Amino acid sequence: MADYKRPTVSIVGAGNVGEHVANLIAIKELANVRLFDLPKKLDDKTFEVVKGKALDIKQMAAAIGVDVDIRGYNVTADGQGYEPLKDSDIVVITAGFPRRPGMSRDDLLTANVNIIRVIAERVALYAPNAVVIVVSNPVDVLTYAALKITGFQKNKVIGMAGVLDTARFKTFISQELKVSISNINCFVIGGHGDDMVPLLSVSNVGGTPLKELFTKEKLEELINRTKFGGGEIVNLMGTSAYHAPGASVVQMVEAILKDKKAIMPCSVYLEGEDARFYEAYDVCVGLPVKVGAHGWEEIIKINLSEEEKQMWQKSVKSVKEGIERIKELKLI
Ligand SMILES: NC(=O)C1=CN([C@@H]2O[C@H](COP(=O)(O)OP(=O)(O)OC[C@H]3O[C@@H](n4cnc5c(N)ncnc54)[C@H](O)[C@@H]3O)[C@@H](O)[C@H]2O)C=CC1
Ligand SMILES: O=C([O-])CC(=O)C(=O)O
Repeated sequence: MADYKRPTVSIVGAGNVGEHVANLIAIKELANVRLFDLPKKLDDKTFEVVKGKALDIKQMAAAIGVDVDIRGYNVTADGQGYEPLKDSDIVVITAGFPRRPGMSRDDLLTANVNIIRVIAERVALYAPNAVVIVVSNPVDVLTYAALKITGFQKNKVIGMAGVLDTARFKTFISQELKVSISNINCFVIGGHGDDMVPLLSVSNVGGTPLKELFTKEKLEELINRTKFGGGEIVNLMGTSAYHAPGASVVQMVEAILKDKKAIMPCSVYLEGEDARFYEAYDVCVGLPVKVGAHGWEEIIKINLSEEEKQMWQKSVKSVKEGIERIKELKLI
């Protein structure tokens, strides 16, 4: 087998989101991929599903004529088997429970933080130079947990949510106006929950502000559909989305591997440095940043309207409540 000298992206959690991230990285021939997951029990038998998925994706790569190496590794819940994380350029964390209908993302907090803790410790041990992309929910709080547990520089730990929320907002605008996605410019910032903040002050279609294109009521309807976009899919599928989340992660992976300096909304650690623009301290929350080889490299400062500032504060407060919860429970 050829030894492909490419960057390495490790994905911990080869479930719906993880396998779609691997699949897209392979299709785009961006990197070699290492997948990590627990063995699965079915009818009293144990299956090495992660190895099967890796082999399947590798054969897909052959079918479409791309050269990437994809490998799968069994790990245990107490953190054994993570040595192959070594030399990873990026580690994507998609391990943990997805929500079911009727649940909020915050309902996943205690179960998923316990999973993230073990993984983050192993990432720090075996891949100390990697950029970490956190996907597991509630993503802002778990990004904070991953940052604190790895002890990495703040720029190296990024939560994925804003790219997805923005893609959803663009989808609904594009459907309504019958206009190409490529003509729509917008950002959704704040925490990845019901309080996320679509930034109307900088959103436009081909240069025309959204507020001039829609009635107040219609705009409200599109914003609400975006805010509850994850829940809409959970109610349709019984589990959460993975195609758009997978593609959103790969946007970030590509920006890092190609040092694109791409501006995208991501969940990052704020310590009050740009309080004039985004007032927040000791919290991970979504805002536009420049993403390149070093992770997130710069905060993009946007003058929020008074209304946006209030929505931002509310969103930050709800993420902080989650952080306080895991601190009180001594889970980090
Ligand atoms: N940030 C965002 O915008 C999004 C976040 N998510 C979140 O991503 C996470 C994954 O979602 P799905 O892939 O749909 O779930 P899934 O259930 O299909 O996959 C999760 C995988 O994690 C694995 N896993 C569980 N515990 C583990 C451990 N201790 N060590 C290693 N692997 C472990 C499971 O075996 C499973 O294969 C969920 O928490 C979900 O809420 C999903 C979509 C978007
Ligand atoms: O809705 C969920 O639980 C998964 C997620 O974060 C999303 O799709 O936005």
